[in-house]
Order: sequence, then structure tokens, then C-alpha cells
Amino acid sequence: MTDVPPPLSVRVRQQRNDFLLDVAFEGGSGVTALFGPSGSGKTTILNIIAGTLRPDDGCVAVSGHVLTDVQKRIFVPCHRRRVGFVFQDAQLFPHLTVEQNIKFGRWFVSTDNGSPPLDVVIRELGIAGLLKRRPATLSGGEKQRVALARALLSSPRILLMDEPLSGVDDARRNEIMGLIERVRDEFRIPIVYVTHTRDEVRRLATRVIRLEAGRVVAVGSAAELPDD
Ligand SMILES: Nc1ncnc2c1ncn2[C@@H]1O[C@H](COP(=O)(O)OP(=O)(O)OP(=O)(O)O)[C@@H](O)[C@H]1O
Repeated sequence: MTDVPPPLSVRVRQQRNDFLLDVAFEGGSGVTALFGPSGSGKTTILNIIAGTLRPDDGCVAVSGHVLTDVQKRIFVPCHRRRVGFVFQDAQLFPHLTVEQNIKFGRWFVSTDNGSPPLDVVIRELGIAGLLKRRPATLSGGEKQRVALARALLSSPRILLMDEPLSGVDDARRNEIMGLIERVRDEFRIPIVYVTHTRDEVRRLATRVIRLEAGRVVAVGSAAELPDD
């Protein structure tokens, strides 16, 4: 039997001013939640996976593809990593329409890349009526749908989400969580999901990595997450 590499493998060390990040963990299929208090290193880890930050030491691999290996001097540039990113504030291009924004996700990938088809993404995320609009005219929830569509169309091997619900009101949170579940279950792209909110972890996560002060303090299923 051949060993299948995990969707995500991270073993990194990074010193930044007073903060030392020193973590080793694997992410499985489905949603891996990085859960921990403010300043525990969640966003730093996402940036290291995305390639916007170089660790001092260690390696990062996605489905067996080595993206960073400091000892071997491997550092795949950000735009070649096939990592989709959905930020807290969506970060859409303000001067482009929704349609142009989501098509931008495909710029760096070849045509034969295994991305889900444009029309499927538009339908699944319910954004057909928004295509001609510009980001400034969208609600927080609509912006996040568009950001998710753009990330999906970049043919990612993994999706990174940094508190994507933090700017969204309660009514829309449920709706977007439903969409993230659909992405998880239908597109089957592994997701790393940063949050400090327990209900998001309980609903979405397959696996939870608990962080404190730059270290992994526990790994388990969402059901094992204590109420404290
Ligand atoms: N550009 C930077 N330069 C120096 N230190 C930084 C920088 N960005 C973050 N840090 C520090 O790194 C530590 C971890 O920050 P990080 O943003 O990864 O935490 P987080 O768990 O994502 O927090 P939050 O939930 O508040 O977003 C913090 O102590 C922070 O002050």
C-alpha cells in the first residue's frame, strides 16, 4: 500500500520581535480549524502556508508538494502555490466588477487546471445577480461569497480562510457557514479555517488545532473541544 501524503503538513519556527511561533501539525481533508486567542499565531501560520511570510526554519507541504523547506532552500512563490485565500475583509479589487474579480483568480493558472467551472461556482455561491456590480456596492456577506468564488477559481489545492465571518452580521453568518459547508463537501478542497469562535469550529471543523502563544496545545475533533 502506498502512503498518501496529508493535505497539509506544517513544521515551522518563526521569531518575530518577542513572539516565537514553533508548531508542527497536519491538516486533514475537510476543515482544519486553527483555534486560539488573539495573538496565538493563527494568521502568521496562514501567511507561512500562503508564502507571504518565510519561516526561519522548517517546512510546509500541501498534498505532498513541498512549498517551503528552509534547509533545502525551497520557497515556492506565493502565486505558484495553488493556495486560495479568503481574508477577514474579502480584499476584492475595488475598481473591478464582481465578474472581473472572480475571473482574476484564474490568471495565474493554466486552462487545464482542474478548477471547478465558472458557471458551477457562480451558481453554488449564488452570485449570478452580482456579476456587474463593484465591491463597494456589496454587503459584507456578498463580498465574502465573491472572495470565496475567486479563491475557488484559482484552482487551489487548499483554501485558507482567515476569520471570514468576522465582518458579517448574524443573519448572514449562518448562510455563509452553509456555503463553506457546501464548498467543503462538494468541491472537496481541504480548508484551513482560522477563528476564535467556538460555534464556527463546532459546525465546520473536522479537526481542531488549538494554539496558545505560538504553540500547538491540543489536536482533536470538534466534538472534543471543551466549553471553557
Ligand atoms: N508584521 C509583524 N511584525 C512583528 N510582529 C508581528 C507582525 N504581525 C504579527 N505579529 C505578532 O505575532 C504574534 C501573532 O500574531 P497573529 O496575527 O499571528 O495572531 P492571531 O492568532 O492571528 O491573532 P488575531 O486572532 O488577533 O488575529 C502577535 O504577537 C503579533 O503581535
